[in-house]
Amino acid sequence: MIELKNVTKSYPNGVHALNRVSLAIEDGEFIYIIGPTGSGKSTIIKILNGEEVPDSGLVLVDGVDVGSLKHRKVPYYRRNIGCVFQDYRLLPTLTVQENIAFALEVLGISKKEIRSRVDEVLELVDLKNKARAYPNELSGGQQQRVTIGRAIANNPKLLIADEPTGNLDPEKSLEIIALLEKINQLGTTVLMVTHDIVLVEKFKKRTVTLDQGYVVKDSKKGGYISL
Ligand SMILES: Nc1ncnc2c1ncn2[C@@H]1O[C@H](COP(=O)(O)OP(=O)(O)OP(=O)(O)O)[C@@H](O)[C@H]1O
Repeated sequence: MIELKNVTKSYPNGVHALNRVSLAIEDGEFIYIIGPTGSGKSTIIKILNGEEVPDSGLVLVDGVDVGSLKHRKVPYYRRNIGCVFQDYRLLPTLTVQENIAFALEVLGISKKEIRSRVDEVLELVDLKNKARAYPNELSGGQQQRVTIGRAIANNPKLLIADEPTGNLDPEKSLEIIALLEKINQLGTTVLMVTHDIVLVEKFKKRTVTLDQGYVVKDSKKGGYISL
């Protein structure tokens, strides 16, 4: 489903963020991307969601050649990808259910369909009792669960999470991984960038390690190398 072949990316300041990165990710996989700061993890995510374009190499997501997508086609392409970040990026003036509904409204989905999907999502992320709360009335873990709900509301095939537990304590982090696992079991491919080696060790998944823009390890059974 996702294929990176010899992907190279440098930024205008001359930094080589990715060097001949090749990676194949099957439908339904759960994969961690780890590595020291500046190793290129976020650059991979930005290339996958069409925010950055590789200098060379091929990036295929579900048959779409992402590197040569026309600018105006990027928003349509992104409909198949849910994104979650370390900072929750919820709209502060909308309630939990409105935040989730908003992600569907912009796609032109009918009100009736939105209502039933929002209910399903609230159930999945276990926040039915907070449907009418505003983001600033929620804990960090709850806000991140709303963000995850919003990201999967449209049933994307791929969920990308960039340091989703970066602002959470260990207990809340476990809840978030458990939720991502549940979403993965429902068929969504999950790609998670993390610094949290404890989580990587505990919830063993395929783990790709980057260092200075190179893939230095791809461990199918989980585990990592310290760098
Ligand atoms: N927009 C940009 N312009 C110039 N250099 C950039 C830009 N974005 C990233 N870089 C550089 O590219 C390299 C890879 O950055 P990237 O953000 O992909 O790393 P990362 O592994 O996600 O790091 P972190 O763990 O700190 O988030 C770094 O050296 C970074 O300074």
